[in-house]
Amino acid sequence: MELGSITLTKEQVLRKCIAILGIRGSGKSNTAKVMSQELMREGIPLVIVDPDGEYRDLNAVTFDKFNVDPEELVNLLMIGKSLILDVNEWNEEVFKFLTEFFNYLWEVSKVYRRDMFILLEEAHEFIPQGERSPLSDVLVRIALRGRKRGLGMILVSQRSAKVNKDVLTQSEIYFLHKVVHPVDMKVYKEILPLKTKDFDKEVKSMSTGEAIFYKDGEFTKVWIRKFDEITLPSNPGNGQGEGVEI
Ligand SMILES: Nc1ncnc2c1ncn2[C@@H]1O[C@H](COP(=O)(O)OP(=O)(O)OP(=O)(O)O)[C@@H](O)[C@H]1O
Repeated sequence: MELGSITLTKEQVLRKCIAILGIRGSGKSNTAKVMSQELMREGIPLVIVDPDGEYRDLNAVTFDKFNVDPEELVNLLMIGKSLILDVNEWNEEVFKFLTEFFNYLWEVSKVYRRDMFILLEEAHEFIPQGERSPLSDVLVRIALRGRKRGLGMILVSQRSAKVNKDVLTQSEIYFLHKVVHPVDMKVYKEILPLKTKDFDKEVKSMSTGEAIFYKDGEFTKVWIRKFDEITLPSNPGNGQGEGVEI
């Protein structure tokens, strides 16, 4: 999966929890979209919970009405179709639908264990720190225990301090885009094991598309290509990428 200055293999990301953080306009959604597209190219379906309609240009089946049977949508995922749940209109019906959908996905995954990803855009809305709901309960369970069932999660948020701490601190891969506020900077410092002297300055001065990539105790600065710009041909199937190029 070629994402820009960094290349990851499918095996490096599958079944992991990946956090993409940063202020508005820092390039988070772009990073998430590039990654989603690459996963789809590799035959890994995603279900994208998209409150802002930002993912519609991905090749996925979009739903914005939720008078549908959640089981039917889970079945689509199980046969490899990616889904966008456009939850722009947030109400009881949507909440109920998402809760049923993810609970059913959790149950079905126990049997089928198909590799897939759940992408939560504005993750703090769905798994907030310090608040519980039937929806956040199932999503937190998926994030923390989904690995054995093939389930990975991608969290995107501009409010890192407001995302469920257990999930955020137990994520395995991070893309930390620009932040400026001390509250967000504090979260980054909790995530990263060691900081350089000029850490704050470096994080504040990152441009759109730049991020600190952190995985397995090592971090490095990367840039992510713009979504849908010309990329090297992907190589679906063999999954033998070059590893992390840093
Ligand atoms: N890697 C990149 N290279 C060039 N332009 C980029 C890159 N990433 C994002 N952009 C552009 O910057 C703008 C903001 O990007 P994006 O929507 O991804 O930011 P964001 O952090 O998700 O912001 P928001 O929280 O408002 O959704 C967009 O116009 C996008 O096309």
